[in-house]
Formats: sequence, structure tokens, C-alpha cells
Amino acid sequence: MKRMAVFTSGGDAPGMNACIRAVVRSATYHNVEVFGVMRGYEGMIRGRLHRMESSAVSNTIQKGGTILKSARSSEFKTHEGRKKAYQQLRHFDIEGLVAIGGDGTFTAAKVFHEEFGLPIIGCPGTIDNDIYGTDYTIGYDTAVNTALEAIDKIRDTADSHNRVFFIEVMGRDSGYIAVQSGIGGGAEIIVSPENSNTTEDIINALRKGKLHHKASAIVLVAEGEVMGNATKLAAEVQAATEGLDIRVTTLGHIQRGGSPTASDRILASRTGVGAVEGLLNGKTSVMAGIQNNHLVYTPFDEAINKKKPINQELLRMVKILSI
Ligand SMILES: Nc1ncnc2c1ncn2[C@@H]1O[C@H](COP(=O)(O)OP(=O)(O)OP(=O)(O)O)[C@@H](O)[C@H]1O
Ligand SMILES: O=P(O)(O)OC[C@H]1O[C@](O)(CO)[C@@H](O)[C@@H]1O
Repeated sequence: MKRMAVFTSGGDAPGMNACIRAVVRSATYHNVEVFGVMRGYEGMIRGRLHRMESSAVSNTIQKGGTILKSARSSEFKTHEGRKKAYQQLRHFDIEGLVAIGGDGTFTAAKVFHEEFGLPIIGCPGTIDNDIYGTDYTIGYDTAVNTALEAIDKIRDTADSHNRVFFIEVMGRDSGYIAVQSGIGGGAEIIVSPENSNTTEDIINALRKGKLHHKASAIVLVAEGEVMGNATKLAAEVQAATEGLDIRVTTLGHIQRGGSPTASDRILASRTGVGAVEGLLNGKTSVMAGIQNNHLVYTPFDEAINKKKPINQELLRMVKILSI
């Protein structure tokens, strides 16, 4: 293989730059030319490719966001759009692709490979950590630590004013960020798609806290919670109780930004090198991930469709620790 291209797609995630860097550097090491595609599949359709030498990724490992930018492309969901993208790649003589993104990015990559046969390997880049075939995704650790820092600060006010705070964290369909930051932040209860908590459970947890002379409480809600968002749940609890001073904070996109943690930089570097070397070894339509500290390749089909369950023991532990 003489030329490959790399792009980032879906939501940006801290560590994506470290992954781009690893792709550029390892391809260069193996004498393969690298092209960067701007704005994911959208830029691919428009032919926004440029050559990336090793120096193009200098001083980027510590930066948040993505130097290649990202986009959610509706045109790529059509065969016509994908055909245009393929023609652009042919024009640049691209023989392999590295896609850094989440499950949507891999769904698109799988279809693209099936239609046009171009070899493509994914690196798991999303703060949601909802991808099978890797213990963690790039950006997740940083997002959890950002959420944790915010929770600690909110707890100061909760404690000073004897308040109950409903804090909503990101996770489109999963509660990974909620569970990890909830345990780390000492939440009284975690409400996420993976547990079957009801409004009654939230109220009971708050009552138990009162019994144990707690003056304040944190209710951690995952964005993807099926019962509703933090604002809705807080209103329901307020309506069903008396005397609680409730506030709601939605942390939002703060969780997607910032300098990546050491864990994210290393995960990004390992999977980036793994993707390039996988392509050079003839692998395709797989994701490079890290499981039990080993590099593994998981077919896109499994990475997208298999569930990576949240450890229920962690959720049980929240009940013990919040007493
Ligand atoms: N079924 C599909 N067919 C073709 N293209 C798709 C499909 N699903 C997603 N894509 C393409 O992949 C892009 C990225 O997907 P998506 O926006 O779902 O983000 P993601 O990769 O899941 O990342 P994140 O988890 O951060 O949201 C989409 O904007 C779209 O261009
Ligand atoms: O920035 P956008 O496009 O609104 O996407 C938000 C979504 O992206 C994520 O941050 C990452 O997938 C989700 O947690 C969230 O639901």
C-alpha cells in the first residue's frame, strides 16, 4: 500500500488528535503516504484531502478537538453520496482508510467497504464508550474526569445550601460516563439506561440519605436515560416530595473538550498504530481496540451491534457507598 487517508467523524473526542498523529507517524514510518480528509465523510464527498507529512501532527498530541475537524453528514447516508466520496478517493489514489469515530462512523465504513471494496479500519473515537471490542473508547476517560471536576464543584454548592442537585452527563444511548463519574463523584443515585430506576427509587434514595443525616445529595442522570432528562426527573421528584431544594445542571459539551488524559493519549496512539499496521497486514472492515491491555481487531459488524454491558456490580456498589 502506497497511500492511505485518515479522517475523524461523528462527535469530536479528546484524544482524536493523538490518534491522527499515530496514524500519520506510523504510516510514515512504514513508508506510506498519508492524506488527511477534512470534516469526515462530508469532506470526503467534496474531495477535501491534503497530504500530511510527519510535521503536520507536531504539537498536537495534547490538543482537544480534532485538527481534521468533524461533521455529521446526511449525504453520505445515500448511495450517491458514497459514490462521490469513492470517486474523490480514487482521484487521490487512496488505497486504504482509517476512520476515527463512533458506531455511526463504523456503520458508514462497513457499508462503504461493502459497496466499493476499499480497505478500511476504524479507531474507537467517542466519549460515550458504547462500542464493543474495546474496553474503553478514545475520549471517554477525559470526559469522565471533566464531569468529575464539575460534580466536585457542584457538590460545594449542594453542601453549602443543603440542596439536591440533578446533574445530567452525556451519553446518547449509554450510561458509561454517568456510572464512572457518579461513582467517582460520590453520587447518591445514578439513573442510566442500564438500570431500571424509577422516580420512586430516586425519592427513596434521597429519603435514605436524610435518615443518615445527609444535608445534600447528587442525583446523576445519563443523557440517554429512557425515563427522561434531568429536568423532567427533577420536576417529578419535586412534585412528589416536600421541602427539597432542587437544582438541575446539564454539563453538556464541556465533556467533549479539553486536553486528553494520559490514558486517552495512549489508547489513541495504540489504536492508531494498530489501524495502520492492520491495513498493511491486509485487514479490513475491522476496528482496532484494546481489550485487557492487548490490541485486538473486531469486525465492524460486532463493534456496532454487540452490546458492551455495564458492570452491574458497579451499580450495586453505588447503593452500598451512598448510604
Ligand atoms: N447508516 C448509515 N449509513 C451511512 N452513513 C452513516 C450511517 N450512520 C452514520 N453514518 C455516517 O457516519 C457519520 C457519523 O455517525 P454519527 O453522527 O452517528 O456519529 P458516531 O460515529 O456514532 O460518533 P458519536 O458516538 O460521537 O456520535 C454520520 O454523520 C453519517 O455521515
Ligand atoms: O454535538 P452533537 O452533535 O449535538 O452530539 C451530541 C451527542 O454526541 C455525544 O457527545 C457523543 O456521541 C453524545 O454523548 C451526545 O448525545
